Amino acid sequence: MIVVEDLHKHFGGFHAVDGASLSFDEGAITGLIGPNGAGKTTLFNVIAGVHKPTSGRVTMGGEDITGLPPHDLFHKGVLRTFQIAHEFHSMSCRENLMMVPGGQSGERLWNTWFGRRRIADEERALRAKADEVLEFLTIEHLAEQKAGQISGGQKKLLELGRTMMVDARIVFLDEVGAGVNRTLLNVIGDAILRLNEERGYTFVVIEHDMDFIARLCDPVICMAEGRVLATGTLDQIKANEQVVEAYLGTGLKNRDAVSA
Ligand SMILES: Nc1ncnc2c1ncn2[C@@H]1O[C@H](COP(=O)(O)OP(=O)(O)OP(=O)(O)O)[C@@H](O)[C@H]1O
Repeated sequence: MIVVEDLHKHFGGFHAVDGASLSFDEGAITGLIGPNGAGKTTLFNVIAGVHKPTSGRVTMGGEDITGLPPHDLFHKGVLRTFQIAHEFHSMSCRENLMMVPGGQSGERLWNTWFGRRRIADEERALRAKADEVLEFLTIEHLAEQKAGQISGGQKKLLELGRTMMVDARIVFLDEVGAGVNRTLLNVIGDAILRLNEERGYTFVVIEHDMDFIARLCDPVICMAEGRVLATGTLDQIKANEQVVEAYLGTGLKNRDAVSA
């Protein structure tokens, strides 16, 4: 569904993404792994419109989406999770979710004069949707809590919840497991699997936790030095000598991750 062709992203003379070609299949949960500095986040950011590519092409269902800004991609159902911005910390979890869908009637002056009833109806529908999302993610008890007061793992769930407020087609998740305890990581994993199976979401997941990748992802793509090194099942990737070498080159921490 998303095809990336010979993508480059240079920061000055540094080639963070250096000729990456890969594709993400519709309906799959694809894992993107690779040693620190491999260019995974930069690749995400180029696809998601945060950075303009130096060169290369990104298409979705045959349509050229190279360099489109995040809000255009958002309307096409391409979403990347972001940390809850600081200014939203004092809002409740429910309000954070209700903020997501743009273009409500209440945003237009004409409607604030003439469409009060419609605004009230939309608010009610949004609130119901937000509550449904909180329940799906098993954090309905946090509806009234300020987003700044919930735990790091609960914030990750809320970030995932924001993608459920709109009709997402493909969701990019960058290290949702970082700093999250095992129990909550399982809840996040369950939510991703259910969204994939029940609602047809396609996911691309950057993650260093190999248990998490093993549970969710097929296929797995391994990047190193800005390029794709190997694609396959996690077992195939782990057995790939080039992959092992790439991890070895970056030290023990990563070697343990890939051979675990
Ligand atoms: N805005 C930037 N300006 C300059 N260099 C950058 C910028 N963003 C990323 N880089 C560099 O590009 C390289 C790739 O970084 P990136 O964050 O994409 O790697 P990664 O594979 O996601 O790594 P990690 O697993 O550690 O998060 C790194 O060497 C990084 O320092």
